[in-house]
Amino acid sequence: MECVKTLTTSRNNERFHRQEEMLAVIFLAIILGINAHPFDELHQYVDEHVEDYVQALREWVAVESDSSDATKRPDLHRMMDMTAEKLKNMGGEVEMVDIGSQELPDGTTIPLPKVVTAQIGKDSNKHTVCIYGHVDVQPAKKEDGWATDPYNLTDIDGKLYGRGSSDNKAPVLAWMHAVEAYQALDLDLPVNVKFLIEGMEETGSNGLDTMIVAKRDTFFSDVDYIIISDCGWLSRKPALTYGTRGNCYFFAEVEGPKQDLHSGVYGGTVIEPMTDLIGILDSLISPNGKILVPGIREAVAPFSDEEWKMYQDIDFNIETFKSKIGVSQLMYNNKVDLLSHRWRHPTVSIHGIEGAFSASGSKTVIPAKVTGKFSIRQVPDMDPAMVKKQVTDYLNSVFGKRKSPNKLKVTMIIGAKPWLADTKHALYEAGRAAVKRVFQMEPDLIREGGTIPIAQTFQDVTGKSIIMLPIGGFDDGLHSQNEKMNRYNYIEGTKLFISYLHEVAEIKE
Ligand SMILES: C[C@H](N)C(=O)N[C@@H](Cc1c[nH]cn1)C(=O)O
Ligand SMILES: [Zn+2]
Ligand SMILES: [Zn+2]
Repeated sequence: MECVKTLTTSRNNERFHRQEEMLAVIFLAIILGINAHPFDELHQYVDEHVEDYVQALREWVAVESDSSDATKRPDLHRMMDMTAEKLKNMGGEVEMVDIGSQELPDGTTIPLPKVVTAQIGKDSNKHTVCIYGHVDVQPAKKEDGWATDPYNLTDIDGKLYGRGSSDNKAPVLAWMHAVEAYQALDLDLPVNVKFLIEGMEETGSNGLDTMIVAKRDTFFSDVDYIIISDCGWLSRKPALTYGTRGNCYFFAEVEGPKQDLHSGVYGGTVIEPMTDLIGILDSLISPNGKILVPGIREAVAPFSDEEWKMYQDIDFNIETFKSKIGVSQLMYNNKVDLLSHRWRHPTVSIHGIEGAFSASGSKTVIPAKVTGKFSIRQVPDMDPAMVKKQVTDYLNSVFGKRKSPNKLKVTMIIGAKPWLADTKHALYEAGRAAVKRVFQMEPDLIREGGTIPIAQTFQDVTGKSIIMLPIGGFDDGLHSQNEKMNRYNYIEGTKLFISYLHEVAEIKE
């Protein structure tokens, strides 16, 4: 009897639990039904507008918005106007912020391109993100070795070739298109979106830090997170980026005779500025990549075991990397050394010599004044002010030992800090979720060897957390000949941004 009673009770319990489970499932389904995010509609909208997006990129790439060339400044101003116009058409509250002027090496001044800020949505119950990007580009000429006109976007096998296509015009447009997709489908934007688009990034973000300080308590007061998409993946796998190197860019000017001289008539009698310059440039770095400026290597943050493990776990093919850039040998042969020297160790690069004879032919000249241009990509815990002093003192001492009558002037024209984020922040969890939804895989967690001059200032001045969410391909050729953006990255990247806005809205903070 007792046994039958126990059996009945246990069956009742079982039924009760099953009913409870079913109710939970129905409840969940209702919740999901109400809150389900319409990704499919949004993604379909993106797929239906691919040609419009490519056309928008074509119009932007056609503008030669080279921030390093003062003669192109009218184009750069036009580019900023076009950016503002696009944001206005999206219903944004747009401001074109005057950030003053720039002094050129000859002492003249020209206006800096205005910074475009915009606000879309002002719901105090939502998070607010600020999308930062730039629409200026590096110089490009067809005769540099481009296969196509750099300012005429050319589609070859799904690769959209053009200067600034990947760095950074397509990613900026992709963010705008992501917001537009929500608007076009009459869907509530999951977060308020602000844009801050500048036109001097490629030359060190001149004037932007002052503007950020000035706008800390206005434009930035309600910003929760800053998102930057100005870099690429490491491989074919999507990535989240948590650090950039800084950059200290130097001019070393050596001045000798009052004018250029005939090398036959004067060679052997004068101490040539070019010989002095090559001598001091050669003293910066050894052939195997060791920086010779005292104090630089000592300032680098130690490489932890945890970091070593992270780098070791990254999927990275050295042979693909070599063939992409067309070299037979690299500075290091193993993945960890290679990645760490790309991302978290400093390096010296010599970029060019102004005043040198560089045309074709064989002019027999002794240039009277030459300016060597080099930069040091720096990393935590290096400090640009300290690097400036270390480099200037060192070059003056090396030059002094030459006992040359020529004059050396060393100036640091850019001092951009490195940036490092906390990958444990919810922004990175949101990034993982968005990548998984769009690409069905886990992203790589990577650093970037290049520099976002303003990134650390954003973090220091506003106190906000930053994520870099790249959509560029690993082989886009930024700053190089034949820069391109894959259609795939541009379009799937737009979907990634749509998803990311949703994921950020879910952050509980
Ligand atoms: C990474 C970004 N797309 C980029 O190319 N940044 C430039 C910024 C810079 C640094 N010094 C001068 N400009 C770069 O890393 O070269
Ligand atoms: Zn860039
Ligand atoms: Zn760039």
